Amino acid sequence: MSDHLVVELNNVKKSFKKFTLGPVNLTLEKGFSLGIAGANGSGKSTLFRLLVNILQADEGTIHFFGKFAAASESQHKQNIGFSGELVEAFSHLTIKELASYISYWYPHWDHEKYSYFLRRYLIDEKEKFGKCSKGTKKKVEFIFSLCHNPDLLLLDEPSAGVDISSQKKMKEDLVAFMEGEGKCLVIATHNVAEIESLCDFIAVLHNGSLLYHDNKDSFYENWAWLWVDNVPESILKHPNTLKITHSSPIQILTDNVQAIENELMQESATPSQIQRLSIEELIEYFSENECTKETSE
Ligand SMILES: Nc1ncnc2c1ncn2[C@@H]1O[C@H](COP(=O)(O)OP(=O)(O)OP(=O)(O)O)[C@@H](O)[C@H]1O
Repeated sequence: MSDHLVVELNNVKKSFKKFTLGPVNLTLEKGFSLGIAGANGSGKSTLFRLLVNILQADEGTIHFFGKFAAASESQHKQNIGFSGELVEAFSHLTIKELASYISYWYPHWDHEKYSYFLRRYLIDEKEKFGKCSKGTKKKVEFIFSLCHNPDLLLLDEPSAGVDISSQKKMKEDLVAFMEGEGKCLVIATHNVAEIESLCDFIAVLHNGSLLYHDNKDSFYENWAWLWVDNVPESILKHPNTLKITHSSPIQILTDNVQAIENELMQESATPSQIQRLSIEELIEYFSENECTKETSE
């Protein structure tokens, strides 16, 4: 267990009747942000429920700030901001009552920040939480996650159903949060733009398995489509060839563009174009191919 790790999951596994998440191994260092992507039902919310202790793992361990999560729950929760479905159970309360209840548990609750965010996101605190629209509930949860000045934010689809203007504000507020010393963010999202603009690392879940986890810069550097006129035998068998389309021109998908370029050079071939992958394409690749190498028509 390293003390620079803010989040550390070791072999975390959770099984339901028809779905198993994990084993998941994942770490996040102080000062960094991680975006978790994946199709519907891939296990993102299950992972978050485990992180916030709504669910307990069948196997494996979760550490926050170097401490075993379950053993030091109230202590580390002071340092973590959550946004997911935690407030739902208190739907009968108004936003003001909820804020008063939540602030009681957090000595670092910043009431000025709370009032500022209410104005910024146009929230009427007299409204009952249960009667708020889906987007308003998301905004309220987002505000609650930030007001006790946590070092780690765990956000499960914070902008789902939120209007464009508020999404923009959320992004600005998360950028400002990450500018703070040593702050960390883990965000599950279908909004690729959030991963692009906010995250240092990307993780992709599919059918409960963590199929990809890497630095975003390394992804942009290494993953690409190479356009070629023909495919040498050695490329077909190359470990960094992930997919070959039989379109015109032929395209090779790789997770190591340099290795494939070198191999092509050995065969006296040069790609006519190298097109870096987008994060959408990365997610699509894992959702469609389950990490198997294949050739497609
Ligand atoms: N309490 C539960 N009991 C049984 N199955 C569950 C339970 N919670 C989640 N699941 C199953 O676990 C799988 C993963 O669900 P989860 O909500 O984690 O996916 P997700 O990636 O967050 O999906 P989405 O993008 O749609 O929010 C689904 O098949 C779901 O039916």
